[in-house]
Amino acid sequence: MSVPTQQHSAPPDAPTADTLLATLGLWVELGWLRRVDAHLVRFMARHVPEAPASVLLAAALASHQLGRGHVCLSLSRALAEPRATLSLPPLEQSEAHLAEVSVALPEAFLADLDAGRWAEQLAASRLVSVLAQADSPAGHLPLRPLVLVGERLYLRRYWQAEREVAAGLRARMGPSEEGETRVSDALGERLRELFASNQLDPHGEPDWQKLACALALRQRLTVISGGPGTGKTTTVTRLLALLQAQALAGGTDGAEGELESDETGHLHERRALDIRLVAPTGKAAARLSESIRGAVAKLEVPDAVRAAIPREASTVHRLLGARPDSRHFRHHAGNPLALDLLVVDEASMVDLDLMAALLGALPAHARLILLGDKDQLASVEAGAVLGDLCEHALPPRYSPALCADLSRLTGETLEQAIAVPDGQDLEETSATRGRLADHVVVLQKSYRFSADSGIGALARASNAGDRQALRDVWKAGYRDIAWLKLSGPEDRDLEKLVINGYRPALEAVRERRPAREVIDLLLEFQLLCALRRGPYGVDGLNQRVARVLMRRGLIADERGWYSGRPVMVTRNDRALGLYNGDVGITLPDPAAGGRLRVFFPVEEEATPDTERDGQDTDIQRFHRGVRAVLPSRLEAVETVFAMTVHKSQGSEFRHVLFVLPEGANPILTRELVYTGITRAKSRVTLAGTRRETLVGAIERRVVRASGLVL
Ligand SMILES: Nc1ncnc2c1ncn2[C@@H]1O[C@H](COP(=O)(O)OP(=O)(O)OP(=O)(O)O)[C@@H](O)[C@H]1O
Repeated sequence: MSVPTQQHSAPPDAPTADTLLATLGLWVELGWLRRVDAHLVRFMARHVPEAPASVLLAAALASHQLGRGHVCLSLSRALAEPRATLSLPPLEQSEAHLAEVSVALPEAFLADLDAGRWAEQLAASRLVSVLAQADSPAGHLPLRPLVLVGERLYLRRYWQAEREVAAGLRARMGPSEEGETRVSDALGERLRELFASNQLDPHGEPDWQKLACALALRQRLTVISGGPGTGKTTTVTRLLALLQAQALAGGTDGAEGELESDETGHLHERRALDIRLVAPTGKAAARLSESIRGAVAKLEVPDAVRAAIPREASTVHRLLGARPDSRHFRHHAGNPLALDLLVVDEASMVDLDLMAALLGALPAHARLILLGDKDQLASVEAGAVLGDLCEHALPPRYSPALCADLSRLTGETLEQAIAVPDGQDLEETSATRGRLADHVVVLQKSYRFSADSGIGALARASNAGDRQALRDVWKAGYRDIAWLKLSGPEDRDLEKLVINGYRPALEAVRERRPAREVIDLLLEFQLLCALRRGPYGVDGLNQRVARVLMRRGLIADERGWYSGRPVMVTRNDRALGLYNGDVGITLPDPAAGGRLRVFFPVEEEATPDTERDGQDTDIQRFHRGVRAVLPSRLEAVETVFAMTVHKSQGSEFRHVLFVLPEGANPILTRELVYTGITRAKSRVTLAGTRRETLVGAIERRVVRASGLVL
């Protein structure tokens, strides 16, 4: 095989397209590029044979960035760090290693190019359509596979999705077709009553939950970001109560007394708003259902209002009507969803494509509330919509008109400092961004992690990327956080923690306890890893944990299907209604003569045990709140004693054991550390060979390339 040699400096003659295509093949073999990226470029080269190497390289890299979450390729970033555009494992980046593999690197094809010249070459190609800016009109844009917007290169489908998301959000930021609606003073009064139980902040901070609610009453798009336990669900539940009370009173601001006297079941049904709650994964939907139920129970509102608040969340895919074997949904602009208000929880996990589909299917009048944590890892697929929307959210900068209205509704005095003069904006943000700022609110006070919580302190220090704060947290002697120094991947203390962590669930398996109980016990503990490969990665640790658990007699086998094997679905299976990230457990099914089945939790409203007692058979009790799937029908699953932090998004566990890899790694970032730590509800143990790895990680940030402009 002829191998293009390594070129660290500019070659005398520009490399040809053929050289590039050969090199792409080698990059694929080395695992630096995905097969699909190379295929795409070969296809383009066949159709446009005159395309130069620089254009084909840009196409390969733009495609490759999608697999790493970026929506597009930034030409200037690629020129500044060409090697970072490929998936070069850190250990393979040394000059010695690169010399050994003897393969051309991206810079060999970029010599003598700057962003301007590269853009010119792209613009001259029949493969590329050119747009001056993201929001330039695109009416007559030729149908070409790549789109260049300024210095960002997109595969057309993703450019289209980004444009649709921007248009969908922008449309919701203006007044609706019925015109601007002013929230009445009466509704403001009810808002204040509903939040009256919130304690005043000792430092004089306004009640941001109340302000978030007021913001969402005024408009059709509201983004509420906040870390764990900051009251996102509480706030949105109160918002739903206010809106339903208003709707049930006939859309007027009738007082609650009128509502009572007006109460005829039929009328209420007719007038209540159609509200839907969704989350990106089944697990996140189940968690949202549970916390909405908790928040509804705490509401002090008339029964009719309480009854009109949904308690069941579904997945975004289910809401949109995912169809087996199709990327297209049943609901879209031509067949919109029938709803008045949509709450999307864990919105940071919604990728660009799905957000475009969701916005497309939403009727124009509907309100959209996006809830999530802007500091968490973004979606696995390309895009970081929530992050992009919240990029300038802190400190809050609302327009004076909004500040005045919020004060009227909430009674809070908003410091003039947070207001942006009407029509103007702060230096770095455009006037249009000022408009977006009026739709975003960040809740910062956590009610889950009290001031003496180590998890809260650790999460804050990590999120701030503050090395000294991190040191102080370890020194402060919190009881709910621990550092486990690992002697190596076979560390005995690590084994002990894992055995103790999984013992309750596996003993419940042995005792043939109902499947749902076992699943709930499984959520008590989770081993999380930053990486997939390597001695501290998920693959290796899963095997090791299974071996150790078998040695202890907690499971009977460590390979294939065995009782007690927890599995995670790794690819959406629309036919089975299972989605990437769903977790189930393998158990002998009493309804199938004890043959193994995999049990997945189902989203269903809990019926109190008192109503069931004496009615259920043992088999019914075993199957309550779960559904059984034949192991042979599960095509893409993996054992999940260890789980990557990426896959743990949307889940929470009582105790998280978070294993860090050795040394620096580009995957190990602040967002990843923060997300891993905040999966823990009451205890987190961080494990690694060196604390410096953690410090290095929180100083590394992920910035996803995108061009979402609102
Ligand atoms: N203002 C408040 N005062 C006191 N307790 C509050 C307040 N807001 C929320 N809580 C309580 O804090 C807990 C977390 O609230 P909630 O579930 O609304 O937060 P969240 O941001 O949705 O959390 P997550 O999404 O991380 O589960 C709940 O027990 C809730 O009752």
